[in-house]
Amino acid sequence: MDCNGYRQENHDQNLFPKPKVLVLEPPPVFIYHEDKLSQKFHFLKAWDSPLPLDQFLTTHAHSVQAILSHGSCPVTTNTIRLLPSLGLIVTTSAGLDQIDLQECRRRGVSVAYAGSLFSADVADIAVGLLIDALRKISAGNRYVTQGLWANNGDFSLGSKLGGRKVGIVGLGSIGLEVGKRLEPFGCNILYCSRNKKSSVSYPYYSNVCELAANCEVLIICCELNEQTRHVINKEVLLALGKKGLIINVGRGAIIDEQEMVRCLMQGEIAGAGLDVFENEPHVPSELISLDNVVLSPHRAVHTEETLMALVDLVIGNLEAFFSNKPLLSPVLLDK
Ligand SMILES: O=CC(=O)O
Repeated sequence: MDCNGYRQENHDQNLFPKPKVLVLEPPPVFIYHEDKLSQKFHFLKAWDSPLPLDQFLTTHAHSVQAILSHGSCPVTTNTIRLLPSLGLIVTTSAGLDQIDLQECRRRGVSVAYAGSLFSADVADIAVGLLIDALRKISAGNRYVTQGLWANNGDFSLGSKLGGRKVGIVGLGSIGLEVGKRLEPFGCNILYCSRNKKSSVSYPYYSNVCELAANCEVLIICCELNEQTRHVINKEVLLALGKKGLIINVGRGAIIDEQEMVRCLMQGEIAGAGLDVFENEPHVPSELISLDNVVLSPHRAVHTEETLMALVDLVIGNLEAFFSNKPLLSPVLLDK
């Protein structure tokens, strides 16, 4: 052993090698907290390898029991099939649309996720985007920084938040947090969800088009799945109407993006606040040039504080799996 204890540490690692965890693409929690994660696990970095993905997976096929994944990184049938020892996928995301859950169910692969860890942060951004779109904060910032104020330009009036009828699409943990924040502003909350919730007295609509016709703002908080893909279509946008605003903190593909761009350009709806897009990180160029649209780079979920909590959750789930204990935040896969 040298004075740094190097050989001893190496020796211990040979006796008790760290469990191997595959990372296809690094999630933000990995980028910010790699040191902490690497104290416990040996990460196989697929994105860092010169090998094509399939070859990388085949090379490590028998040693990979767990994958660390995130919301923008697909875990496909092919990936799962190339890993016969796989027993767990830990995603750092609340959304599960990138993971082939059917194949996980078929293979008996467990899945752990972020659950409601980010709900408050996402709700904050939804409200922030709404206030920005109504009161034109970003547009006002451009007006000042581009020197238009000093040149006696004209800056149009914004609209009031209080008293507004806000329709929440998806009253899960994020939607509930949005409602909780907007009530004290004096907004009237309505919602559409798979089921009516007994915990709230907000008016319920089973049909999203009817909800849109009865509110002035739609805030998309639901998950993306086969039923919700493009559920916000032309009919819904037209029902929302020329004074209507759309806020999206769910997933880009819940809205028919092309149709939304057309409605925004033709004044069929008044504006939008968007944290998510259909083809991230690509944002339709038309949206970039519109002054009535506020854009955010799919960051609603991430604050320093929640990333700190997330790293502990990821470690806890991986440790539970490798020691045959119950996962901390399992996804319940139907049988
Ligand atoms: O978008 C991020 C997530 O689903 O957690």
